[in-house]
Order: sequence, then C-alpha cells, then structure tokens
Amino acid sequence: MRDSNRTVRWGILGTARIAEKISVAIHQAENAELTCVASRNPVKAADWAKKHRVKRSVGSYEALLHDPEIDAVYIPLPPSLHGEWTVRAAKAGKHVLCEKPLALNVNQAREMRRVCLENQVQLMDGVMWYHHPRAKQILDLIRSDTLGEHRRLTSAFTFCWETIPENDLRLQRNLGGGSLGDLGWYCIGASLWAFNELPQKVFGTARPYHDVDFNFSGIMWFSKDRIASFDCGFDVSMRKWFELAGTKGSLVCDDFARPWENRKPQFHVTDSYGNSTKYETENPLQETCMINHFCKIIRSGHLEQQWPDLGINTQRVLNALDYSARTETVVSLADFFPA
Ligand SMILES: NC(=O)C1=CN([C@@H]2O[C@H](COP(=O)(O)OP(=O)(O)OC[C@H]3O[C@@H](n4cnc5c(N)ncnc54)[C@H](OP(=O)(O)O)[C@@H]3O)[C@@H](O)[C@H]2O)C=CC1
Ligand SMILES: O=C1CO[C@H](CO)[C@@H](O)[C@@H]1O
Repeated sequence: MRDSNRTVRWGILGTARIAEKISVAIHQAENAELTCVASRNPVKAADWAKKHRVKRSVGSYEALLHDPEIDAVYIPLPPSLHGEWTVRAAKAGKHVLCEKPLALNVNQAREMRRVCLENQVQLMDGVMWYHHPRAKQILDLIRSDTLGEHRRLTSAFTFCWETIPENDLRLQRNLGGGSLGDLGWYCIGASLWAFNELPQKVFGTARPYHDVDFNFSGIMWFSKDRIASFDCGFDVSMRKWFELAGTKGSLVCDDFARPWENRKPQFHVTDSYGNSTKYETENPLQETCMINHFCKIIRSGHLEQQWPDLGINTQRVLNALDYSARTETVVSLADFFPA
C-alpha cells in the first residue's frame, strides 16, 4: 500500500561492524524502524539488539526473512554471501540494500537484479556518498559547462593497516575479499557516475597478498577521449578523493567516499588561471541520506532501476579489470561482458 508517511521496518542480516553505522542511520531516518537483527549466533544477535536499540533479534538469517513485519533488509555480509541472501530476501518479498561489492561476478549480479525485479522489490548497493546532497551539487556542476569538455577522472581510495588482520574478510578470497571489490568499487562507480557510460576497454594491475589483491591500479578508456584512472589498496594512508579535469578547469573532492569528520563537506573548482572556488554543503550523515532515499522508494511504490543498473555496470568493469590484471592484457568490455 502506498502511503507517503508510513513507517518502513528494517531487518539487518549479520552483526557486521558497518551495521553499527546503519543502525544509527535507521534510528535517525524519517519514519523508519530498526525492527530485527539476525545473527548466526542467537546470543550475539540478542546482545547486538540491546546495544543498538533493535526491537527484536533472531538466531538465523532465514528466520528474519520470515518476519512479515519487515519491509527491507540491509545485507552487510561478506561479499560471497551477497548473491544468495539477496535472492532469498527478494523471494521473501523484502526490499534489499546490499553492501558492496554487489556480487562475485556479473552473472550473479544480473540474477540478483532479475529476482528483485520479478518480486517487485528494490535492489541497491550500499554506496552511501551517491545519496549525500554534495553528490547532487557536484553532478549539477559537471553537467554544466564549467569544466569544459571532460578529459580525465582520477581517483583513489586507500587506507593503511598497521598490522595485517589475517582473518578480515577483505583478505579472504573465499569470502570475496580484495582491495578492488572493497575500495576500487567506489572509484569505478564514481567514474561511471561522472561520465554516465561504460568504458570501452580497461587495464588493471595488482599486488597480490596470498590470493587476493592488496592494492590495485586501473585505467578505463571512455568515448570522446575521456580516461579514468584510479588506485586503491590497504597499504597507503587514508585517501578518498577524485579529480575531474576538463578543458576549462578541474574539480577536486578530497573526501568523496566519506566526508572528513573535522570540517564541512566541500569541493573545489580551479580554472586554468589558478582561480579557485570553494563549494560547501550541509552535513547530514550520508548513511542517513541513503536510508531516507531507500525508504522513499519503498513508500512511493516505484522501483528505481538506475541503482541495480549502476551496481551491475560497476561489477562488469570490476570483473574486467580483475581479469585484465590476472592476464596482463587490455580487456574490451564488449567482448568480455556483452550487455
Ligand atoms: N558502505 C560502506 O561504507 C562499508 C561497506 N562495507 C561492506 O560491508 C560488508 C561487511 O563488512 P564488515 O562490516 O567489515 O564485515 P564484518 O566482518 O564486520 O561482518 C560481517 C558479518 O557477516 C556475518 N557472516 C556470515 N557468514 C560469515 C563468514 N563466513 N565469515 C565472516 N562473517 C560472516 C557475521 O555476522 P553474524 O556472525 O552476526 O552472523 C559478520 O559479523 C562487506 O561487503 C564490506 O565490503 C564495510 C564497511 C563500510
Ligand atoms: O566500503 C568500505 C568503506 O571504507 C572502508 C575503509 O574505511 C572499507 O574498508 C569498507 O569496506
């Protein structure tokens, strides 16, 4: 039933670290309720529910999907489980906000989209910055003529572990780990978002750690002489920026993936003569912006296909880059993953 004010009831699958931030966002969001958390361990689920003010808890993910009160689930499980639990949630009639990387491969991501559409539920990946008001401000500017013709998008998302956490999912290939999926997902997504199309070909190179990539550098060739390049990894200090350079000027956002906490979100545009303009935006929690947006979609009754489409395109480019790094070849998107 469509009702512009109705409360959207959320369930969370797994007591992941990132779920703590999302629990805060659901509590902050308009007309949203954090109804249930599920863990493989019922005691862990109950403790987590108490700590994060969740109405109830259950000792299995399946049990949460049977809860008729739940409208939407947030899936912050290891990437290897995203496909299975998205499909099961969609078949149970739940809208799905699934963490990135969306899937392990393009076919799996496409199947997730297909089942969600068939069951008329929204699918979206958990990239928060797209929903922050700054993203709209940047997009308006780059769709205007301010930067001239776009030429280069350069981005980075890195952080540095002091001690390598051997058990972290990011370092487990069987859980879908690796820096490209964990951090490169944001850089690829930003490139597709800004250029509004898929690259024609890509090249990637990685430094392996056991059987995952510890860092990754990629280059993507787009139409109209546009190139995007990025680096990501677990061995360089925190960087989360992009620059979009055009014939008339360049735009730099030095914290696109998650705003620095010690100042207002901002970005700069500099022209060829060194004149720089600083743009500042309001500062809501980007997690809350994403939850509010997702709830609005549910209340409206109109699914937004642009989100699963962006997720699948990001997955296509990611898998092509990964293949390129493994084979040391330039990979054409059309040959590798026909649309
Ligand atoms: N959008 C963003 O800003 C961020 C996104 N992420 C993404 O969120 C997801 C989770 O990351 P993170 O919070 O670091 O994950 P954690 O390792 O903290 O948590 C993952 C959870 O998954 C559940 N789980 C189920 N099966 C397994 C398994 N075989 N091994 C390990 N855990 C399992 C566990 O819950 P339980 O034991 O309760 O069942 C566990 O708590 C990833 O996809 C990651 O990329 C992460 C950080 C930020
Ligand atoms: O998605 C993510 C956002 O940022 C983190 C780093 O701070 C990542 O490790 C994480 O998986």
